Parts: sequence; C-alpha cells; structure tokens
Amino acid sequence: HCQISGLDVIEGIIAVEETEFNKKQRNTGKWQKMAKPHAFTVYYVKKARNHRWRCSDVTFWCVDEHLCNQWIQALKELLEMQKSRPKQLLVYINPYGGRRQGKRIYEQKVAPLFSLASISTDVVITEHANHAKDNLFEVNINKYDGVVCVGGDGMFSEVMHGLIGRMQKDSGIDQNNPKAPLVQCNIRIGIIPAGSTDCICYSTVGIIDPVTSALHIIVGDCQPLDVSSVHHNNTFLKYSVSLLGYGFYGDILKDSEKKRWMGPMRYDYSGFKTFLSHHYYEGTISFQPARHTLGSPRDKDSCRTGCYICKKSEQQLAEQHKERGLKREEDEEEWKVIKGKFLAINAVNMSCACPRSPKGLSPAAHLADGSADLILVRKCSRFDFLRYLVRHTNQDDQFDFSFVDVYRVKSFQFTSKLSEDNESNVTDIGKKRFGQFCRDHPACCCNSANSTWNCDGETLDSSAIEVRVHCQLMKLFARGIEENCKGEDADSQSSVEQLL
Ligand SMILES: Nc1ncnc2c1ncn2[C@@H]1O[C@H](COP(=O)(O)OP(=O)(O)OP(=O)(O)O)[C@@H](O)[C@H]1O
Ligand SMILES: CCCCCCCCCCCCC/C=C/[C@@H](O)[C@H](CO)NC(=O)CCCCC
Ligand SMILES: [Ca+2]
Repeated sequence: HCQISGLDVIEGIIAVEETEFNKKQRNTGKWQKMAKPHAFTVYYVKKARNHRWRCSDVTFWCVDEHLCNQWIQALKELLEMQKSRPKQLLVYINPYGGRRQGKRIYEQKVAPLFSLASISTDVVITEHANHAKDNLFEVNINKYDGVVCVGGDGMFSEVMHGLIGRMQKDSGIDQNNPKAPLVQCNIRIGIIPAGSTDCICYSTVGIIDPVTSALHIIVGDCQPLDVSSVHHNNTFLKYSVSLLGYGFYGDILKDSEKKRWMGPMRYDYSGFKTFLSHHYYEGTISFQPARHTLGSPRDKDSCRTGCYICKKSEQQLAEQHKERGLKREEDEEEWKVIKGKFLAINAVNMSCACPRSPKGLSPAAHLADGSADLILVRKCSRFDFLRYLVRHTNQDDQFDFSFVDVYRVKSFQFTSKLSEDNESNVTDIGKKRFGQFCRDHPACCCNSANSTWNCDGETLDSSAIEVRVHCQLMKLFARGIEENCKGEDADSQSSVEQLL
C-alpha cells in the first residue's frame, strides 16, 4: 500500500476540475509571469494519523490551454475507468441516533464531498424506526450502486435487514428456514458514523470519522462481511454482524433503552449498574467449531486490509457455490455441548473494536472468514469480572482467565435452564416459587429469570436461539483496518503525495 503505481495514484484521486483563476487560493507569483495561465486542481485522499483520511488538493498550472485540457481529459477518463466507484447512492439519515447530529454531519461534511466526486444521491431522513428497512423493500434498488446509512449500529442493522431481506424475497428464499442458503447481497452499504457505539464502523475502518468514511465510499472500497442469522423455533428473528450478547451486554442494553435521552452516556450508566448487579444465568450452549478457517481466537495477529485468512474463506466459499447440490455437508459435523452458569455469553462476528474498547471483545476475530468467536464468561467474583473487563481497554489478554473460554464457531444454539425446565414439564412448585422470589429481589445474583439477547444493539424476544454464520453475506464500502506504514505515529503519505 505504500508503493507508487499509476493505478494507486488514480485510486486516491477524488476529482479533477478546471481551476478558475479568480477563485485561486494561492498567489505564488509564478503564474503572474505567464501570458495567459491555465490550471486544473486535483482533489485527492490524504492519509493522516490513526486511519484518518482527509480531502486535500493540488493545483497545476501551464501556459498551454490545449495541454491543460488534455491533462484534465486524461485524468477524468482514468477516473471513469474506476468501475468500483459508486455514481448513484441511496442515503438514509437517522436524525435521532447518537448525539442527534446525523443530519448536520451529512449536510456539512459528507454531501459536499459526494457532490465534488459527482455522486448523485437520493436522501431519506427517517421519520420512525424501521422506516429505512421498510423503504428498502419498495424502492427500485437496481438504480443504486450502494446504500449509505447515517447513524449508529442500530441504523446500520436496519439497512442491512432491509437489503438482505429484499434480496431473499426477490430470490424466493424463506428467511424462516434456518438452513436455507442465503443469497449474497452485492449492493454495498456505507456507514457514516453518527451513533453511540459505532462499533461496525470502527472495526471496519479503524476510526469514527464521517469524512474518512465518506472518502472510503467515494473511492469505491469493498469489504465483505460475515452475517449471523438468528432463529427461534424455525422463526427468523434477526441478523447480526457485531455482537450477540446474553447476560452482561443483554442486561446493559435492556436497562439503557429506558435511558435513551442520555445519549451515548446511557451505556456507561447502565454498564456500571449492570456490573454491580452481577447477575449470572444458567443455560446450555451447543456449537459447531469452525474447522474451515485458518485462524484461532487466541492469535496475536488481527484481521487487517487484504487479510489472507478472509481471502482463503472467500476461495472456499466460491468452491462451495460450485459444488452446491453435489453433497450435503456440515449438518453431520460434531456439536460440542457446554452447560454452566454464565455472567456473559458473547458471540462476535468481528472484533467489536470501538472507542470504549479499541481492541474489542475478540481482538483476533475476522471480518469475513465465515466464523464467529464465542466467548463464555462463567460465574466468577465481581473483582475477577472487573479484571476481565479492564483488559478490554489495555494490552493484556482478556482470554487468559480460568473463567473465560473462547471458541471459533460456525453455528451455535443456546437454551436457558429456565426454558429447559419449562419445556421438560417440570412442575416443581418449589422451584417456581424460588424463581418468583428471585425476580422480586433483583439483588440476588443467582438469577432465575432469563436475560435477553443483545443483537447488534437491539433486544431479542426469545432467550432460546439458533445461530448460523453466513460467510461474506454482504459488503461494505470499507477496506478493513490498514496496517500502519513504517513508523506507527508518522502520517503515512498517500500515493498521490509520494508522486508529487
Ligand atoms: N426517525 C427515527 N425515529 C426514531 N427511531 C429511529 C428513527 N430512525 C431510525 N431509528 C431507530 O433508532 C435506533 C438507534 O439508532 P442508531 O443506531 O442510529 O443510534 P444509537 O443507538 O444511538 O447508536 P449505536 O447503535 O451505535 O449504539 C435504530 O435501531 C433505528 O431503527
Ligand atoms: C472499568 C472499565 C471497563 C470498561 C469495559 C469496556 C468494555 C466495552 C466493550 C464494548 C463492546 C461493544 C460491543 C458492541 C456492541 C454493539 O453491537 C451495540 C450496538 O451499538 N452496543 C452496545 O450494546 C453497547 C455496549 C456498551 C458497553 C459498555
Ligand atoms: Ca467473522
């Protein structure tokens, strides 16, 4: 990525425009000597610290009008040849996400860049929850090269459900069948972060910055993403790309929804409260280990731009598509069963890095390897749980605890002890009374009530769920987190700058 080639330079150019002299910013004196100066300005991506991208520009002068026009023409033709760049985008803005700045962020920081890059947009400001999702079932989707969501993880989830759902509907696939092979969604989604956690943006771009994300959309980046489907009793519930969390993160979410007025702070408030309550939940987890992928959750290397582990999974996926129908795989593969008392059960399709935890819940998880990392945090003391949480914020290994287990899986199921007991018709009155007692006294840690699942920031209605990872089901306008060039802290130069 630090090499100069003709292609790299064009990839970094946002737009080329003829420069009008009365608008010229710099007066170096050079052009004043020319009889009749002509100029063009190249707008390009400047890479700054910490994965931040900025729009910079440079103006070229010459006396020969014909030569100047030839340059403009040649550069514009090269830009035209960049087929992965979007020309027409559908934009959904959630005006109430995060700090309620979505509309302002889009209008002030993103729309001018799209217009500079000659991208046409249809903009919808949502009026209620599920507006974007429902709208995606109605619009003429083929008209667009991508869908942009301005908001947080919840807004992204809505757009993703709309797009994946629409794809399956158009292809006659029944989403309620947990074993149905889902149809990939080739319309990319761009995320302009304006939410509270923005974990999907942070984990795929490396920074929460609307301008950086807009530039990744403009240059036409493409990052495939694994998606998990969640079912209960052959009924489709939701898709998930970041966190499916039961216990700790489910309880935080449930409590925080009542405090939406607090904005992003609600998670700190409910996080503290949930930590103090220290509830654990009994249940059974069964899972199929992901044997196809090369990595492990304890790897030291993380998923980065051009990740070879994700590329390998992409090849395997292509082979599977060719072979489909010839053999029935997977279903016969082994299931591991674990019963226990858990403070948290977290299944993550990506690292879940976010500003609160820059390395995330599973630092070595991959964006597109067809697997999820299943993290089981068993009952332990408050002090140990705090030590576990603190390790999400420093360099220490959060899996290096006797009460934490982590597995890389391709599917899993969960049933809580409570629903198992109910289903097996246990009419133990004493047990039921005890359940009631504990519900009435929430300070009691041996919680006999169920927790709820946090699915990418939304609560699920059932505690018993069946989850499958669908390798690279959708694509984002992103490229994964880039490896830092040479010196960690030095601003890395873009190819355009190196050429200059
Ligand atoms: N106009 C609207 N009014 C009310 N709710 C909306 C509207 N548009 C979208 N929503 C819903 O708001 C929810 C939360 O939005 P969003 O994800 O953008 O912000 P957040 O919850 O603050 O951030 P994060 O998900 O990153 O924690 C989404 O689930 C979405 O369905
Ligand atoms: C003593 C200090 C300890 C600090 C520990 C910090 C650990 C933070 C890990 C954060 C992991 C976020 C996972 C992402 C989840 C998102 O899909 C979801 C929707 O946006 N956000 C939350 O559920 C919101 C979850 C908010 C959690 C606080
Ligand atoms: Ca994955």
